[in-house]
This record gives sequence, structure tokens and C-alpha cells, in this order.
Amino acid sequence: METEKNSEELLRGQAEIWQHMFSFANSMALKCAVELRIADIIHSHGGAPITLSQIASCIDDSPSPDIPYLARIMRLLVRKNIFTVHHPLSDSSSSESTLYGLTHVSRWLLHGSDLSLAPMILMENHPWAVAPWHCFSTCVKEGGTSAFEKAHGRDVWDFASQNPEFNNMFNDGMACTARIITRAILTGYKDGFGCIGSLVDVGGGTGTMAAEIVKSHPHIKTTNFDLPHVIATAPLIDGVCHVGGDMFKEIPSADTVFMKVTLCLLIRNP
Ligand SMILES: C[S@@+](CC[C@H](N)C(=O)[O-])C[C@H]1O[C@@H](n2cnc3c(N)ncnc32)[C@H](O)[C@@H]1O
Repeated sequence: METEKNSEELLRGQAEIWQHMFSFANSMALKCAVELRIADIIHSHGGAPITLSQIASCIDDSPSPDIPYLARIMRLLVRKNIFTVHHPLSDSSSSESTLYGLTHVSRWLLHGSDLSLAPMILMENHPWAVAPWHCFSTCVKEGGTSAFEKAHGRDVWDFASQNPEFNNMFNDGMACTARIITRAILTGYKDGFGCIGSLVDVGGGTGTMAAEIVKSHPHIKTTNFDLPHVIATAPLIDGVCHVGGDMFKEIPSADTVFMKVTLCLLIRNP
């Protein structure tokens, strides 16, 4: 009896290992959906569910997409609740009539939407960004530096300064989350900004956060401060002054210092 229970547990353990082993498949399928712009394609058809052939016919730079391959990826994405599937005919095996639609999850994959995580998904799943995740054991064995440095031989900011493609991808990823988070901050902390005269966003990337602040509080003299290679790619933003530099040396003066990474710090100067 005991042995039977043990072997069942062991089998369950093995199943869990297989799940962990291939859990990266979820991120890769998500990345594929963003690269192929599947959510955008469905959205451009009015958001109503469409067939695989309709999706395939709108995929950029692919005169003859592999529909069975696409079907397999969609099956995984449907399973993960990223898209819906409908079988309008009673014969659910007829893949030609099967319709795929958007969910509240896939709406975050729309390119160009104000609330989109598409640039972040592309950045975080790029081989450059994934490489450090392969270095956990090296970090434990050797210690010393970050996983990014183990993978790329220099820190992420230095790497970005030497690699314009990574720099743009990283900054775009940051900008899309900044847009989402700033709106939540501005809504939740409505009264906090009224009394601010000047503000500097330290490590503000290409200025998305600063732009949102100035849009809703035009009276604030706003500076976006980041490393020179980031500021060099920042767009002109009405009411925002971009300054390049190193925060460990000096930051532009303002009565409020704003810092956001994954969490946000608002420090009022006395
Ligand atoms: C994780 S990103 C956050 C970007 C932005 N605040 C946001 O939340 O979307 C950190 C930012 O800090 C900047 N940074 C890193 N070291 C810096 C330094 N020494 N001086 C100024 N900015 C720096 C990076 O270039 C990057 O834009």
C-alpha cells in the first residue's frame, strides 16, 4: 500500500518536473504572438473572432505561412487563456471554421495601444535578456557580479550604451510599463502633485513618465534625467527638459526627486 502511494507520488513528481522543464514554452509562445501581431490582426477585424486562415493572411512578410504550425501555437495560447477558441460548426474537428478571439489578456499584446505590454514582452524574451537567466549557477559558484554581467561581460547599462538595438528595445520596454504605472500613480496620488513646483525623474528612460506627469500637471517644471545614451534617443516632449548624466555624480536640482524602477519612490527635498 505504502509502495503504491510512493510510486504515485513519484510519478506526480516526474510530471511536475516535465512541466517545469518546458515552462519557457509559455513565454516563447507569447513572444511569438507578439511578433506575429496576432492580437492586432484579430483587433483589426473589429475584434470579432476570426479563422486561422484570416490570421495567417495578415501576417507580415510571410507569403505562405504554415497554418498547421500556427494552429499548434494557438492551441497553447488558448490553453493559457490568451485567446479564445470557438467551434461554430458542431464538428469541432473542422479546423477551417474554428474562430479565435481576444481575451482580456491578449488586449495587453496590442501594438501601439496606450496600455500595451508588447514592447516589454519582446525585450524580456530576447536572447540578450534571456542569457543572464542561464547564469544562476555561475552566480552562485562565483558570486561577485550580476547574472547580466556573467552573460555579457559588462553591466546592462554599459551593454545598452554599446548596442543601439538593445538600447532601443530596453527603453521601449520600460516606456510601455511606465505609461501604465504612471496613470495608476496619477490617479491614486492625485493630490500629491498639486504642490510640486519642479520634479526630476531620475533614471526616467526616454521620458514617458515625465510626459504623463506634465500632461496632467502642466504647472510642474519637469526634467527627465538618464544616462547620455538613453537621453540621446529620447523624443522631444512638450514641457519636459531632458538631461543626460550619471546619477551617482550629480542630478539636476528640483524640489521633488522621482525614481521608479519596479516600485516608485517620491522623495521631497526639504
Ligand atoms: C529599470 S530602468 C527604469 C526606467 C524608468 N524609470 C521606468 O520605470 O520605466 C532604470 C533606468 O535607470 C537608468 N540608469 C541606470 N544607471 C544610471 C545612472 N548612473 N544615472 C542615471 N540613470 C541611470 C537606466 O538607463 C534606465 O533607463
